[in-house]
Amino acid sequence: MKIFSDKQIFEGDKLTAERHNITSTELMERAGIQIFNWLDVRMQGAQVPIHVFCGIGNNGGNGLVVARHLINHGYNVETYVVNFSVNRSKDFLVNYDFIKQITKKWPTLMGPKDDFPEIGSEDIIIDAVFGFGLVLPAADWVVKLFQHFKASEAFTLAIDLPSGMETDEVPADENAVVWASHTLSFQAPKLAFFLPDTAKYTTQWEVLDVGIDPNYLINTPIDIELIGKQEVLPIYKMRGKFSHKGNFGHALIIGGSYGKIGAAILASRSALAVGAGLVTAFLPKCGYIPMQSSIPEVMVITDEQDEFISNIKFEIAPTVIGLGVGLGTTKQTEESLKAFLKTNKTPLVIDADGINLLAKNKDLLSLLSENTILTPHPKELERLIGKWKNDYEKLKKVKAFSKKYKLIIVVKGAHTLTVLKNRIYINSTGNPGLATAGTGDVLTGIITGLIAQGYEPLKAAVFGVYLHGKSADIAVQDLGFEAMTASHVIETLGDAYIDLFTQPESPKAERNEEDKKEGENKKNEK
Ligand SMILES: NC(=O)C1=CN([C@@H]2O[C@H](COP(=O)(O)OP(=O)(O)OC[C@H]3O[C@@H](n4cnc5c(N)ncnc54)[C@H](OP(=O)(O)O)[C@@H]3O)[C@@H](O)[C@H]2O)[C@@H](O)CC1
Ligand SMILES: [K+]
Repeated sequence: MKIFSDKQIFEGDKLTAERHNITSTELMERAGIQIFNWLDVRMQGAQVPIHVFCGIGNNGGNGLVVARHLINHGYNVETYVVNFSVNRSKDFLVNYDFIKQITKKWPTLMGPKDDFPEIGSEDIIIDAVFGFGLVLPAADWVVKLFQHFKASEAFTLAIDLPSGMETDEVPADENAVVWASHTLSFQAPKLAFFLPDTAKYTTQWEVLDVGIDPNYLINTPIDIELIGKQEVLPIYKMRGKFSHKGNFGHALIIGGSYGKIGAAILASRSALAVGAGLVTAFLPKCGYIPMQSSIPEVMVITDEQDEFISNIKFEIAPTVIGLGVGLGTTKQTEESLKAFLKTNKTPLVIDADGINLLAKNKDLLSLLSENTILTPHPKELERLIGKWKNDYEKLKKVKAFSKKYKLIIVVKGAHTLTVLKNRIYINSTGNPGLATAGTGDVLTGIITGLIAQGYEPLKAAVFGVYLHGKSADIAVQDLGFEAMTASHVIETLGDAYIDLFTQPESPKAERNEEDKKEGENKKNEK
């Protein structure tokens, strides 16, 4: 799913009005009806008090449309205009007139000196105070109103985005933002919903199609994309009937050190499970028996040293190399990595101590060929690019780093981000069960195994991150977050592939036996 900028949505709205010969007021009406329907389906006419707080811009205009439809359908509505400015937007004013025409209970105008209305914890708040037009700072009394919302503990539905949330900065004061229970975002989700610093301002979010011209949406280029099943399906390479193991490449995993051979085992097993034709592991001697006895399918080449890698040398010609898991950072390993990178021409996926050694020897970065993949966790990333003050600055630095060295950076986190220059791919799969030892080694193996099969590095990174998260989502259903381990994530990789082609179940046409009986009883009572 494309993630559009505010400017693009604004342009799209304007262009839709022109192309379809429709006024902006009519477009606002459509959007408002969508929001009303969303609520109506869930509330079914319930008389829960609904407090609609509207600003004076177009977000406020959206709020007024919703309030009008709620009133027309007999809901228990109080409408307020948070009157923080005299610069009311045209469509706010039109809808302000409309609402006055359908009810005697006109919206209450709220100013800095007014008391806030009482809001019960079982009530509903609709937050239409600010959308993306907010220019900081909001007035103190408006910030206090947001705190009043939060203190009420009422279900808070934000229109487009929680008021006070900016779309390109982390709010300096978390009290100056509405903490929404649910956000109905127009046409596309906002980047802020995926970043740890800002995701907390809405527990859930959903996208509403507000009717922006589909051609505009298809043809407008974007820098950020949310990756779900629809986005990875076209990446998937179907296997031909006459294919053989030689078609699916040879992955080499270089890693492991005394006490950390398990990392190389996990990566090797993942490369196999994701479909690599052949997998070889290059290990220190102490890794030979553990690897051979735990995965018979994997071939092993050993270093001269027992406990760490000292000289990366092999006579095979792998399709791709996954380097760094459990590698350690001894001086000899560091020197062997330097020597190896000077001559290596094979595509690389670099993780863990491989990244740490690059961070220590930044001159090595320019030796990496274009589209080499680095998969850092936050600490490794910090060693590479330095500290950041917030998620937006982090992204800016990652993009600059990727551009400078022409590398693909997989920024691991709750929503893993794959970055290539200005492009960002936000992953939608995965769960907190992945916060456990070895899951990073599994990801390295998966991406390496995909490249072995002929996936281009960027596609392998995006698809690999998706499969890894999906596999964990499947595994967690039987195991729960706590008991799931990295090995389980490998075991369900097959199910993650199968899920690509599984259609969601359609609602059951037949009612269950209980429902049927109840229906019969009611008929008999009549
Ligand atoms: N089809 C539809 O229905 C569509 C509807 N859309 C909806 O429009 C929303 C954007 O609307 P918006 O641009 O009018 O700005 P909004 O966020 O309502 O409020 C800001 C207003 O307050 C003002 N203001 C700002 N900061 C202030 C401050 N600190 N203190 C005082 N005043 C301040 C600012 O005034 P200005 O700076 O212009 O003078 C502006 O008027 C968007 O989020 C979505 O809900 C669009 O998505 C398109 C499709
Ligand atoms: K809002």
